[in-house]
Amino acid sequence: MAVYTDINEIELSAFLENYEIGRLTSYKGIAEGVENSNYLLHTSTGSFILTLYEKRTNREDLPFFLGLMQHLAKRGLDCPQPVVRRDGTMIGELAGRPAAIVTFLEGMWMRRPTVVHCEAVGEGLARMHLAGADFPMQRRNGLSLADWRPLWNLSRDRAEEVETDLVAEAESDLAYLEQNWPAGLPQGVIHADLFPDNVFFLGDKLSGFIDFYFACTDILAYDVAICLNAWCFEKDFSYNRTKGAALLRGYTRIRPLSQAEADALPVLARGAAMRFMLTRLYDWLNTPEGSFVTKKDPMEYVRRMRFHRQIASAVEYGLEPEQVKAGAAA
Ligand SMILES: Nc1ncnc2c1ncn2[C@@H]1O[C@H](COP(=O)(O)OP(=O)(O)OP(=O)(O)O)[C@@H](O)[C@H]1O
Ligand SMILES: N[C@@H](CCO)C(=O)O
Repeated sequence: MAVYTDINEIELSAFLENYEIGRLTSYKGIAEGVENSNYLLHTSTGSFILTLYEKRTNREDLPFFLGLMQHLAKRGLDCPQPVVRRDGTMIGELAGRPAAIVTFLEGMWMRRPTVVHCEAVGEGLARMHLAGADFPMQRRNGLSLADWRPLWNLSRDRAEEVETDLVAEAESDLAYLEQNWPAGLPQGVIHADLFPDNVFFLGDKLSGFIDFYFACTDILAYDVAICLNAWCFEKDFSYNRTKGAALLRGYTRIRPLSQAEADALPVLARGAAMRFMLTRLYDWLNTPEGSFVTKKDPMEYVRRMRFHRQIASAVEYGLEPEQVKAGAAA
């Protein structure tokens, strides 16, 4: 579970005096997520999520994340909205951590996403990319190509505790990615972590996205590649082309891919698998036994890296030629 920082009722009630959300009636830690500490709050006016920002979320980035949620909500995208404090700011401090409150989003995430969910998430992602087009702030992706090798070097010496020959495998992929990473593709605001646990549904209808704490300015098609990794593989690590086709169909219905983006999809997907393998590997090797967080298995992404190595064209992910538009731009 992800509650790294404990809070008590006295400090929480004092913290809530900075907001106009009524009196605290109950609260509890949320046993999901791995990055930040989250609490569900019930007050006399409704339900809210309190987040205490932990190690990978820099305080300087919070105005970008929270400002983005405000911007997207204004453009009609369903996502939590930061609650503004009495002093007009959105970020406070609780238990020594930066902290913010956002509105509660109804719905639940899909443990077993179907083709219908994949199509809906593809469409939602494209809508997010369009809604983010006029967001005025920029944030460098702190987990992009240039960051992978330094992150890998932190785990390299112990990587083979996880898998024999992982050193040779990862280094060969890193070298490939460094030489082949695409330049000049359309960029914009990307979510960068749109896994099933960050997308809520009410039945088969998408009710919104959460967890914008990796959002940044990067290649839009890289976000699509992240989603193919996160949504379209089965538990046995096989790629489900029907799900991939649905996700790409949903996305391109709203924002067609250019030929250059389509051509880059295999290397982007390979890079996305590397990115999640690396953060998982680091956490796997460095999270103390017995801590209250469920570690995510890096091998799930080593298996995806192996799959992407065999892919020559986006058609193999399920992209149809008519979904690629000559001259399509950002
Ligand atoms: N606005 C919201 N409305 C309803 N539930 C929420 C909201 N924000 C977070 N949650 C709940 O808290 C859980 C963890 O939130 P979140 O995904 O932001 O945490 P995280 O630690 O950043 O996770 P991740 O591992 O995905 O990065 C979610 O799965 C969901 O159950
Ligand atoms: N979605 C990430 C965890 C949050 O960064 C993963 O599954 O590895």
